[in-house]
Amino acid sequence: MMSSAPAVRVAGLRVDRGGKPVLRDVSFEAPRGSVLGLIGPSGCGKTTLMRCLVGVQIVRGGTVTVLGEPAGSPGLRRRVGYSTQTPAVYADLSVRENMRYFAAVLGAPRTDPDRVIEEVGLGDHRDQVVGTLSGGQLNRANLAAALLGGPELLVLDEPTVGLDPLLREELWALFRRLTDRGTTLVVSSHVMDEAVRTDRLLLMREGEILADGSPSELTERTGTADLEAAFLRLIHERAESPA
Ligand SMILES: Nc1ncnc2c1ncn2[C@@H]1O[C@H](COP(=O)(O)OP(=O)(O)OP(=O)(O)O)[C@@H](O)[C@H]1O
Repeated sequence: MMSSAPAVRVAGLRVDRGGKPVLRDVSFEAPRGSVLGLIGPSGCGKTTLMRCLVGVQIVRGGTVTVLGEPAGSPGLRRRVGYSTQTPAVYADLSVRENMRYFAAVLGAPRTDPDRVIEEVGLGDHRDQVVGTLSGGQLNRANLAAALLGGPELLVLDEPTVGLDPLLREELWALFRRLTDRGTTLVVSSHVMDEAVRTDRLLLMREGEILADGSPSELTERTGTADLEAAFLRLIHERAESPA
């Protein structure tokens, strides 16, 4: 049903936080079965935008439609997975106990805890107490919780922070398996070398989208050799001709 409709459609979104505008008239779409990257410097509004997608952010204006429903609708609860920068898993429970707990809360299948633990490569640590995991392992435990129930949209805030290149590679392979199954991912990062792996990128700065396109479109459009240079070119262009 409606499989050709975008997984996410945001139009004219405006958000204030602490009395200041942090998202200013943001509009974009994320096609189903793709990885959309949110890239931009710290404080540009990535987390705020993700909070809007999962429906936990008070918005000042605009619309956010997720899988055909307004963001935050009760019907979306099990269809959208969210992994925050701050781990949601309990430090005093093992990885498996955490997954069993969250699976029960979500009403996910009984086989899901073991499935997601394997998917994030934590099979050897399933009985380890979360408080004793390394930073990268903790990150993956948090991601595993977001995979419970097999959500159609996964919103992941900086999922690869603290991971070595090999684990990062494995995680991106997992993301690709998920998109191959039709899952849509929205992934934030402030490192440009991750950006090149996405299908589509939103380059953000100060609550605005500077550019929206595939990595190759963005480098072609700006006549630059890589995304870092493209981003800088776009910032300079904006400074020379402010809207
Ligand atoms: N609760 C809050 N009250 C006031 N201002 C806030 C609040 N939360 C965020 N902000 C401000 O909103 C802006 C956007 O923050 P946001 O967390 O969305 O940025 P970000 O791009 O995700 O940053 P990072 O990459 O550092 O996580 C920042 O200027 C931040 O200081």
